[in-house]
Amino acid sequence: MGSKGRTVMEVGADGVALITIINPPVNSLSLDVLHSLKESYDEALRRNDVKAIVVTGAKGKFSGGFDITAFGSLQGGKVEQPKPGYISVEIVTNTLEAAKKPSVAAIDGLALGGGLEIAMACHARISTPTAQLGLPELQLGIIPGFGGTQRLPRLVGLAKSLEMMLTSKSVKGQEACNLGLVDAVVSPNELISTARKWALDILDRRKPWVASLHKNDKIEPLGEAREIFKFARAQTRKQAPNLKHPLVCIDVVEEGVVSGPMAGVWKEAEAFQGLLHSDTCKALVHIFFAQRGTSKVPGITDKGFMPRKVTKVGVVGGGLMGSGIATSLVLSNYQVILKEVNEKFLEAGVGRVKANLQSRVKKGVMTPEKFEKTMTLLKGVLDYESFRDVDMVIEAVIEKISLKQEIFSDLEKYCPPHCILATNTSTIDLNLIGEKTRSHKRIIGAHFFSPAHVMPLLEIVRTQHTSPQVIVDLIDVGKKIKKTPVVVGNCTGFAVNRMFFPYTQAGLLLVERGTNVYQIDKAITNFGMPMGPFRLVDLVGFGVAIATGTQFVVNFPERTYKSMLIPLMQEDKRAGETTGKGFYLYDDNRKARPDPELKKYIEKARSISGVTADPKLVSLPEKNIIEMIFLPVVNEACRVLDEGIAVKAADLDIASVMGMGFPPYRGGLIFWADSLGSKYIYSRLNEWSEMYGDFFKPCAYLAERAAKGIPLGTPSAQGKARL
Ligand SMILES: C[C@H](O)CC(=O)SCCNC(=O)CCNC(=O)[C@H](O)C(C)(C)COP(=O)(O)OP(=O)(O)OC[C@H]1O[C@@H](n2cnc3c(N)ncnc32)[C@H](O)[C@@H]1OP(=O)(O)O
Repeated sequence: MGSKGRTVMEVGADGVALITIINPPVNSLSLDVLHSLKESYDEALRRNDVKAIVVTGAKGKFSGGFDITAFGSLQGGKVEQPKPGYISVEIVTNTLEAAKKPSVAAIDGLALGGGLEIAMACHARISTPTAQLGLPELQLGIIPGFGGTQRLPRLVGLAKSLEMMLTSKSVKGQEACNLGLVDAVVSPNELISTARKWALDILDRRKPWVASLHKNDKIEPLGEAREIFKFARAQTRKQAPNLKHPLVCIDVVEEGVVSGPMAGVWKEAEAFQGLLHSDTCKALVHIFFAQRGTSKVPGITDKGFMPRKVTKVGVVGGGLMGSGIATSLVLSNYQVILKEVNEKFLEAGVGRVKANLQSRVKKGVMTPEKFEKTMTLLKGVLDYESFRDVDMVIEAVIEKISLKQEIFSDLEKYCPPHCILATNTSTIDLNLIGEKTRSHKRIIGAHFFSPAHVMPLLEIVRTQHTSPQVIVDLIDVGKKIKKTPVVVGNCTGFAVNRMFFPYTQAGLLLVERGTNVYQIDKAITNFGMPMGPFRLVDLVGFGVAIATGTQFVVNFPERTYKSMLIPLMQEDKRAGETTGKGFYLYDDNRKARPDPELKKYIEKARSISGVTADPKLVSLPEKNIIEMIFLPVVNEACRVLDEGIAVKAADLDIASVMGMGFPPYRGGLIFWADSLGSKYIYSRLNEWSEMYGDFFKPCAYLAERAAKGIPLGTPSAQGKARL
């Protein structure tokens, strides 16, 4: 492997050595950078013309932390691992912090993870107001490993440091200064000169020479500290019951408080090594790269198309989805024309956008001035006259083909020829929607998830006609409104709804054969989903569930489990959370509790299906519940891959995490499935299909992978994209 990153050192006439970290795009700390940093320091300490040191990062970024691309080879033993403590003790503590010449970190842009840890080992820190400082390591399944668990508490106190590490949230320059994490905030063009002067001031004792690791004034007294640890552990157990590394982080911080900072640094080094090889870390690192990989679409984004500028967007329909989409857009400074059919609906739609924004003001994440300014970006209309200069339209009306066809004909008449015509349909074939137009090239799906201004996923649906330029444009808008765009092909349910359709179906099959509704939901939430299939149907509403179900019965009759349970309940005016009862009963605070009455509907549905309770399924262990619910989901995901609806398995991992709340620490659906193995999954599904029918029948892709022993996520030898 060639050299990955370096530092350069320049010694000024003032006697200050400026060490710059260079490793684009984020100046991450590869082993090469760290070795080079040590060499630069050694040289600076040796040279008589150097009095003090300033450390900074090239091109306005201090450092984005340890090089995440190196995790894989470290985990796989492909590169020699530095011995434990080499970086945190030898380099960071003994070379940087213990240096006989003072050093100051000059921070602009990012100082995250290892980046901030290097900065904290300097004797002072100067930052710009926009710099972002934080220790987000827990998001990757590890803990800070270059002394961060010890130095951050000593700079900002235990309570704040634990909060920063456990939530992985960074702070900006001014807040960092108020907390004591940085010593001064200056503008970018004064950054280096201020840092140089500061370093010389330390040398001359005009400013304090502080070794963060031995600072004692910010750490709370032991009694208080114990309370803080107790509280943090309780919170962590509650919020992330399946995760060990946050508790390890708390243990390591505590070790430093109880046994002294060097004991803490050593414990940190040991724990870091262990966690680096954990399944959680591997899964979360996979998610990190998979998320950044979704906007790299072979044959589309590698063809040199530049996204066109989109300024004004028309949104047709101000219902729940339309108003959520409009909210997302205005929040990112797009001008929005919201169209409704009459005054009453328009007022309601605009009102919903307003309420979405106001709730941000209430939470303190938006100022009242910004609220007023954002609202001016929204204009409500009743006709298409103002659509004459829009760059993009997103249609978000009810799922009725004839209505959508009519709207698209109108859009073709009013919108300029360059305008992108997007639909937010979640089920209808895009070719049908555009059937009455001659605009197939610019028709695309922009499938948002409810609530649209909150959920992070945007499914971008292309047909065989959609032009690459339009796809590139929508990916760009998606990123600007802070969504993760996943590009998929056109089919019933697209990627997310299609692969998760069997989620509810499997639940219904099990319940008709005797498994308890609430035990299923509990097993699935214990697995890490935000809610089980039945709580989810209640939330979505039975109307929508039946409508989507019908689509699947029509399109995939051979593998759709036909249960009457939901329609029977709906007949009795139990249609989910909005009606106060569904599979659960809801109180005024929307809190769900089990309903013993459910039995009678289940019995009725069972007799219609002609099945009886199966003793094995009545007392199904949690592990089996999880597999019987998720392996059919995996099976459908395999079909989605095989048909080329999704470009790559990692896209489905992201779609499952961001669209359905699949636990990211399991790496997403396919990554998790591969931890079980294609052979195992195939044999389980096969066994169940013999016992319970074709709903479980493993698809050809799965059969082939199992026979050859190939993981499900490995790309096919020859790409089988159908587009
Ligand atoms: C021992 C230590 O304690 C351990 C550590 O330091 S672990 C690392 C801690 N650091 C982090 O977790 C930061 C991770 N990175 C991020 O959160 C974000 O990338 C960021 C805030 C730095 C930048 O975000 P943004 O501007 O949206 O750009 P983003 O697309 O995410 O990243 C740009 C590129 O940098 C890469 N990158 C970002 N951080 C990286 C890192 N630490 N190592 C290697 N590559 C990194 C991304 O993969 C991406 O590459 P690509 O262009 O080839 O896809």
